[in-house]
Amino acid sequence: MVKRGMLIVLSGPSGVGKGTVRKAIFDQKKNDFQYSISMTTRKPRPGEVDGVDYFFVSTEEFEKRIQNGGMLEYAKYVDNYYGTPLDYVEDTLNSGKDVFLEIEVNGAMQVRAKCPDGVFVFLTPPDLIELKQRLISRGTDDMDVINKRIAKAVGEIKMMQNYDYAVVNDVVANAVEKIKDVIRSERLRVTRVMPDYIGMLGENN
Ligand SMILES: Nc1nc2c(ncn2[C@@H]2O[C@H](COP(=O)(O)OP(=O)(O)O)[C@@H](O)[C@H]2O)c(=O)[nH]1
Ligand SMILES: Nc1ncnc2c1ncn2[C@@H]1O[C@H](COP(=O)(O)OP(=O)(O)O)[C@@H](O)[C@H]1O
Repeated sequence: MVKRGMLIVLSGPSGVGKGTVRKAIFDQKKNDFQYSISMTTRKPRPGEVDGVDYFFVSTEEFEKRIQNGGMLEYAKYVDNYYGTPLDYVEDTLNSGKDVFLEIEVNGAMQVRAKCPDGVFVFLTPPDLIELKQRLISRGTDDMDVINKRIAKAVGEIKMMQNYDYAVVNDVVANAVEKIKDVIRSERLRVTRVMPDYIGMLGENN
């Protein structure tokens, strides 16, 4: 039987650099985990491609999928739906490959409830001033949206205590290496490498 893959979840406040760090990880040639592309009702930003950055769908289509049980998790974030299509994650994990999700905190906690053996990593900014600066310099949102995202960030950062690992995104290359270190270590957990070992030994050994 194929050993089920590991689920890795990366969260963090908007603008901390999740997308940048995730892209840097997946731009590296040697990657042995798969990225799950999310679905959203948000409009594509310039340069974003349907089926690459997100699956861009209507609110009606998104809600239909929720009703059909087709989402591993979903959340409403600043007026739009975002969610993880269930099929891809299930099929990939069942084929023995590890899956990487980049999602916000409420969705991550839904995943935690369903997949407690997942690995939950929180990407955090050096400080809130730097976070706001990153949102402004990205230039994709107007000031109203930026202020909403910053207001949300304070609550999101408080959720960090529900994660297994915290990685400060000071320099992208450092954050990438730290996340890869986490994944490498997690793969060596006794319960992952030897899931049946304790049972094999029996209770008296
Ligand atoms: N729950 C959930 N959140 C997601 C998903 N995909 C993206 N997000 C999060 O939704 C938030 C807004 O995403 P987006 O509009 O692309 O903005 P950005 O990540 O700040 O560039 C971010 O915190 C994303 O990590 C998903 O499938 N599920
Ligand atoms: N370590 C970093 N140092 C400086 N700027 C960064 C860093 N990581 C990301 N950025 C910049 O911050 C902005 C937000 O990054 P992005 O990846 O879009 O964040 P998120 O996906 O978390 O919303 C972008 O302009 C990006 O180039």
